[in-house]
Amino acid sequence: MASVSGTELEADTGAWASVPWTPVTDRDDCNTIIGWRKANIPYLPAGTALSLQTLDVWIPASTTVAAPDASILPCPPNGSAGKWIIYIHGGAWRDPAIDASSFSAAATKLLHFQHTSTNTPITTNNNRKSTGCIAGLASLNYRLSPHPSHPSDDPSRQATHPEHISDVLSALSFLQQHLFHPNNNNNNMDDMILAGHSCGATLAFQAVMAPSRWGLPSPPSPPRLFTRSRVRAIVGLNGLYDLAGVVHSDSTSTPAWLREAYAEFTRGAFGDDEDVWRAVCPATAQGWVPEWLRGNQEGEDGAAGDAGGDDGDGQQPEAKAAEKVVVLVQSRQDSLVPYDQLEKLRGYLLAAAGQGGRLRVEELHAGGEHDDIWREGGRMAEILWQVVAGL
Ligand SMILES: N[C@@H](CC(=O)c1ccccc1NC=O)C(=O)O
Repeated sequence: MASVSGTELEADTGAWASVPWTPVTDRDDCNTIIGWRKANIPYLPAGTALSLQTLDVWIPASTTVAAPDASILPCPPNGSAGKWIIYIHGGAWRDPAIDASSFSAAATKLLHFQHTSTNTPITTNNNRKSTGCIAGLASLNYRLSPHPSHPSDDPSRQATHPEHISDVLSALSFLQQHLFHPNNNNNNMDDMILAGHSCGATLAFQAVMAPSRWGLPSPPSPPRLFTRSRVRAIVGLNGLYDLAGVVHSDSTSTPAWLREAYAEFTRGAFGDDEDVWRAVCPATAQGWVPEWLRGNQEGEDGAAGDAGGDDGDGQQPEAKAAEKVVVLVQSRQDSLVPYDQLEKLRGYLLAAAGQGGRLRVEELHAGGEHDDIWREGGRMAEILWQVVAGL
């Protein structure tokens, strides 16, 4: 297990080794092991993680059918530098019924694609041959806000902003520090794709903004050494991007119960100050895109050793960094999130990209109700596979 100088930065590596790898089998062929999974791994230092401060990890199966030792770290397929896909679930910052396991259907499908392509090269949309491009998959839990319909004493369900994004950043730090270890042959600098559903999409975009926006302490506690320039792409699925917009949505087109739900979960997560709502949302927060494109600034959020240093000095990052990609997906049959959320963020990003940024914005199609995309998983997996293969 990788160790980080400064013992207080140590995550619970004992917990990692104590969780066994369990086999993931193909949906259509339960005799074929296509990957391995560890569930509920704490991403904070030993003994400090609450029940929702955990993540799940999946890795593609190699040719052996024996379970990997629990202490082993993910290794990219065929020794190549694969990408990581990291999923952030939705549920309006509060729904206790939606957690990291909601990525399971899509994860299984992605492992199936990986398994198949390892034997049969696929041609990507830019005409490259690609075999095996997923190094690993992760799905994050994070503390939730209280839900009036599901009262609970659980300390991990009493959160308010910025605790949700703080947990997401801690989880991403854990992945970068402990699973993307350089000796693990996976230290390429733009190896992460963040995908989020609904409020998880909001969190995915917040993750590439400077954490000083959230007033998180510096040096942070718990430690956050997340190098956000390593996020190559963000995929937003049925995402919330302008909370003030939905809370004040038109009463002729939006039913009263839904407007009440928007107001209730927004106030529950972010309080009553509408300026805060605007400051936390990717379609309304001012000037955040350069924070992603430029990457961490020296000294910011403990980023002095911005691993590899391609952009940690803030001096000449544009020359070296690969183009960033945003893929926006919004079902027109979604009865909870209106299509104009996507349109607002698309407009915002295109305006920002026009200012000399290296940002590509794409819109992909998906149908069905709000939660169908993760429940069914197939379309989400296709979209993510296409994004990874096209990078
Ligand atoms: N099931 C949720 C509702 C929910 O998830 C939601 C409702 C409207 C618009 C977006 C939603 N979720 C976003 O993460 C709840 O219990 O509050």
